[in-house]
Amino acid sequence: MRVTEGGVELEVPGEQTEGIEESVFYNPRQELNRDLTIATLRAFREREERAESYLDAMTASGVRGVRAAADGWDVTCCDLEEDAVDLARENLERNDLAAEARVEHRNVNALAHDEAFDVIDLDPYGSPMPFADAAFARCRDLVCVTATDTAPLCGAHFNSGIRSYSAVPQNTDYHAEMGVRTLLSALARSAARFDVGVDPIFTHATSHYVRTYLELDRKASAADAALEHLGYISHCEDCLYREAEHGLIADPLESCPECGGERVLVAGPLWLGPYRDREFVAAVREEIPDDFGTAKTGRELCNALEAELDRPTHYDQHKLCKNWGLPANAMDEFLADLRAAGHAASTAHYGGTTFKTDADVGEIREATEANLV
Ligand SMILES: C[S@@+](CC[C@H](N)C(=O)[O-])C[C@H]1O[C@@H](n2cnc3c(N)ncnc32)[C@H](O)[C@@H]1O
Ligand SMILES: [Zn+2]
Repeated sequence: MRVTEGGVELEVPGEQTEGIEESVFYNPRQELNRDLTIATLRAFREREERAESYLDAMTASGVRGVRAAADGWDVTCCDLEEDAVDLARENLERNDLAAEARVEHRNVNALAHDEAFDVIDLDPYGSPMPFADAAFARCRDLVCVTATDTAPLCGAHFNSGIRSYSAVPQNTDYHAEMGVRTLLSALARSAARFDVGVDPIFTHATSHYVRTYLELDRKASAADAALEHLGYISHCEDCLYREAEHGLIADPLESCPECGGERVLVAGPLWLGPYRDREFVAAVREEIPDDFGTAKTGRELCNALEAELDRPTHYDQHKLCKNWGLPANAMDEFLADLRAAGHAASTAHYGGTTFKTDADVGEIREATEANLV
């Protein structure tokens, strides 16, 4: 099947039909992820002019590498599978980019230990953690990571989450955010082993995957500073109260200070710090051209990320209202009530009913319930 994406033309496997295994992976639903990758690479190069080399670590059809090469990056595509390597080469040739990129038929863990790149893009099946050490070992500037194993990340597949991420994720009403913070915690700890500090400059959780871009600072002091963003969240399953505490030694709540209940879940170590740099998000939005297939959604996502408060968890308005036995009202009105009561409040990028505030669950109810009729 022939597709055009971001101005390049690619031969990719067709829609997967049941019973017929396509040998090379291509997911048209990840176009937003790839469009934002290109916009992020552009914004990053504006900021860090020396960044030139890009490793498309799991290239499959070559789509990311072809798009990055068309944008002037010095590209290396890598894949373990011979069919993928052949297709990536064909797709580079189809776009007259064979001279701008090389294709390696290798295990990327070996390649990334052998050679240093400015930017490494990990886009594996499921957890990226088996590739994190190799990426942080020598990468100079930016590590881009996709994780599609959202059930382990958010605590829905509890033991798998613990095994993959060396943390305890819990299944809460802010499950996608739990996934983001579990992933960032594990990546920050992996980087710290190489005396590398990570700064997540752009992160989003979108339809069953988490994507993050980590700017690197190759210094022990930067690794120490990154680890200071780690900590624990205690969460009351009864009233949805939650509390975050920084530090690597857990000091969990034994009962809920709001309702006195004892069904308190403790998650961590999680990344509790910001997961995007507002100025950088604005720069990424500026780099999304009108002819990207997902331009509108990408820009809306940047707007939401820019406006979002830096709080460790978001609330779901419908879940809260259901808990209180009250009907939900319009989000704008709900947030206006919170602000009128003196609290900071914003929407969150996780969905139309999600929001962030510095008010706790009792204060949220007090500020909004008069208009929940
Ligand atoms: C999800 S696909 C990548 C999709 C692609 N980046 C895109 O945007 O369409 C994962 C790819 O990783 C490759 N892969 C898995 N383990 C690998 C390894 N250790 N080294 C290199 N490639 C690997 C697989 O062969 C597969 O093609
Ligand atoms: Zn409670």
